[in-house]
Amino acid sequence: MTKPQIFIDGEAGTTGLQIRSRLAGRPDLDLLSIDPARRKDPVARSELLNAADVSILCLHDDAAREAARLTTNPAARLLDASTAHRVNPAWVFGFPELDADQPGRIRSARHVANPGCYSTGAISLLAPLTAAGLLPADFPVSIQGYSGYSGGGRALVEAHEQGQAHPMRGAFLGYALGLNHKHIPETMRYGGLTRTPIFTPNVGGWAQGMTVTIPLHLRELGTTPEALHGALQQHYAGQRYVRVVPMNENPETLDPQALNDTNDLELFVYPSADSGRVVLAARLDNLGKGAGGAAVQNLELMLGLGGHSGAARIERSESP
Ligand SMILES: NC(=O)C1=CN([C@@H]2O[C@H](COP(=O)(O)OP(=O)(O)OC[C@H]3O[C@@H](n4cnc5c(N)ncnc54)[C@H](OP(=O)(O)O)[C@@H]3O)[C@@H](O)[C@H]2O)C=CC1
Ligand SMILES: CC(=O)N[C@@H](CCC(=O)OP(=O)(O)O)C(=O)O
Repeated sequence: MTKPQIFIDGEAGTTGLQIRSRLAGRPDLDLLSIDPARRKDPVARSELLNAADVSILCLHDDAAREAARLTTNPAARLLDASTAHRVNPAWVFGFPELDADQPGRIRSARHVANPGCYSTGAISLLAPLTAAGLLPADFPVSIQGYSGYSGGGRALVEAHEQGQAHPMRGAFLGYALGLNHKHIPETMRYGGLTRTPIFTPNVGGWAQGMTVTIPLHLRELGTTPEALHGALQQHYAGQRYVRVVPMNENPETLDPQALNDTNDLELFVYPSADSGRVVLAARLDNLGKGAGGAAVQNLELMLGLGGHSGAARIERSESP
């Protein structure tokens, strides 16, 4: 039986390397590789993009758009990790847990656009609450993100690990303070918001792992922490990669690195003692459920491969 052929365009980058690690040793897939000397050559890329069953685009937006233009074979499918196609109606949004029909849409799509790392956290919290009518679409929402430096890609990784200069290098930096971060469009579209949220991302001196928080005043909403938690629990019941943590198990401190190398996403509701306020929180690996793990999860859906337990994880070589 012929195996599906997979090409990772951008395989030398942060996300590309992650996906290679997650797919390494899979007997059911055939990984096509580009000649490293020609990895940015449109002719060499085009040959592989049109030969592969699925190409995973681990590229910056312009190169991802170019890859889509280069892929002219109607049988060749694309799974894009970049921001380029996330709100493009011709592409299916790659968050399988969005609703009950989303896995089927991804399975039959020719073009799938993965969510971003921060937006995976924000959408996973917002979408069930707006869909349940607990959070009005025009409610003034603010979102904070806290990411490890691998979120900034190869240049920021090298800046941290090899001491090179970079404007985003530092122990802890707020950024995107023009309040116009690239994840806002997909967060609104798939989180069910009509009012632009205030999104303030922050990046710190740890390599990978992130949290996303959304504080809410509940009196204005006329709801309770229990109702919000219940809606999240109901939405994600039975999901393999998303866990709504019971409120009595909330950790006292939220370590962004706790889910590194997994494809897991944990959601929390932290209530105030008087139940008048909550902080909703999401925790994930930006390179896992935020990028590479999500890509493997979607690839398996696109190819109808269900039986690879834990395939979206990276096996740690050292003992825990
Ligand atoms: N890092 C993260 O946490 C996440 C990243 N993403 C998205 O994934 C995509 C890749 O990000 P990331 O892996 O971090 O970025 P990197 O910069 O680490 O990797 C991008 C890779 O693409 C290569 N490249 C550049 N231009 C071309 C071209 N024309 N043809 C082929 N290859 C090219 C780069 O080579 P060179 O370095 O030599 O220029 C590099 O190896 C981005 O769109 C990003 O937004 C999504 C979710 C999370
Ligand atoms: C720390 C850092 O720079 N993070 C990136 C987001 C990570 C990423 O590349 O996100 P996508 O999922 O949208 O591709 C940023 O804020 O632009």
